[in-house]
Amino acid sequence: MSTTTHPSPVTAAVLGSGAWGTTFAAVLADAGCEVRLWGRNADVAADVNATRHNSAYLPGIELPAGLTATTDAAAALAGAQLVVVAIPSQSARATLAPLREHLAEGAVAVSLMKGVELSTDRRMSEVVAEVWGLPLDKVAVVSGPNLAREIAEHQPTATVVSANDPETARFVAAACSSSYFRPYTNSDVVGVELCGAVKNVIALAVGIAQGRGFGYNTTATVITRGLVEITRLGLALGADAETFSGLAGMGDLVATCTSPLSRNHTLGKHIGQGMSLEEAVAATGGTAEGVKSCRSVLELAQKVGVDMPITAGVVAVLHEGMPVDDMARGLLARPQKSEGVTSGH
Ligand SMILES: NC(=O)c1ccc[n+]([C@@H]2O[C@H](COP(=O)([O-])OP(=O)(O)OC[C@H]3O[C@@H](n4cnc5c(N)ncnc54)[C@H](O)[C@@H]3O)[C@@H](O)[C@H]2O)c1
Ligand SMILES: O=P(O)(O)OC[C@H](O)CO
Repeated sequence: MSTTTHPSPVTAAVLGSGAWGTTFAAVLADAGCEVRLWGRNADVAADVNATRHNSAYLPGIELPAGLTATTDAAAALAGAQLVVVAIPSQSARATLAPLREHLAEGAVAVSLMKGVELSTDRRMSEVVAEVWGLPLDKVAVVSGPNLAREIAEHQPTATVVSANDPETARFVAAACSSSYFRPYTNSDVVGVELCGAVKNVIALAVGIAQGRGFGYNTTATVITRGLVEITRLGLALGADAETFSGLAGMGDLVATCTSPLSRNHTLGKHIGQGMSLEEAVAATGGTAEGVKSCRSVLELAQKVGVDMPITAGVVAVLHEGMPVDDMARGLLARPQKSEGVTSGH
């Protein structure tokens, strides 16, 4: 597929040279930006610069020109108009804080992270704004059915760019729009971020069910009731109902709950097949955000009085030693109720 060129090249820094950071850096470069990819791993940076590959995270993918890698955060951030963050959520605060002094005046920050911070229950755009002292108007999030490998292969994909300020959302969307990557804008940052974080927890639940040997009925049940949980939490926190049926909501939920490329889904499957959490994390290799975020999501839900039985089940199985069969039994034994989102618990 051919690529499009931005009329006046935007200078972008992408922080995190794993699967999604590298892929999004490639999207930005294909969209015409001048991109610097920062990571702490010198071997990855050397690989990207010398071979145009990130063999550790995206084997076999050729990266575009217009993308250079560095381990020097100051060099990556110098003059960057767009600063994209793609590191694991629970590492964000500690990693980003010392980089604040290198941020260019007026820079727009973008979180690609799909998690909720443990101990504060903050969404990642809140963490980024807080540690960098940015107004929320200057922080956007990108979330949708975005499995990195498929996008790195230029498979047609859409996403949501969300920001409080429509101008910020439009700026980010223009910077990452290419022939294979189509961003839609939206102003529901709360809803978009919650969708991204909680779908990982639901994907763990689906994986657990499939690993246990349950079929499509169970999968569809968990996805559908999972969406109800996500929606209830989002509405309680002020999100727009429409977001949950969109790309960041239903779209990402379906992609993550059904794809073998999803680390959360795969990790859940290992658990359902009988592995311990430690074994499953080791076997999955990458960042399965739901493993930690299930706890902060549940805590957030408890704060606002929203019942999230699937999320509670995932927390119990992963962190409290509940057997998988007890999770299934417990979910089905709850009192009868009507189906709707607004029908209570
Ligand atoms: N992979 C995907 O398909 C995908 C898609 C959408 C969103 N996301 C989200 O993007 C975020 C990053 O995921 P990923 O897939 O790139 O993960 P990854 O495991 O592929 O890469 C994480 C990167 O962060 C680095 N890292 C880890 N801890 C760090 C620290 N303390 N300081 C600096 N760097 C650190 C690692 O070295 C690695 O380069 C997650 O929140 C994930 O949910 C991932
Ligand atoms: O591999 P996962 O489970 O982190 O999912 C990746 C993306 O978030 C899918 O949109």
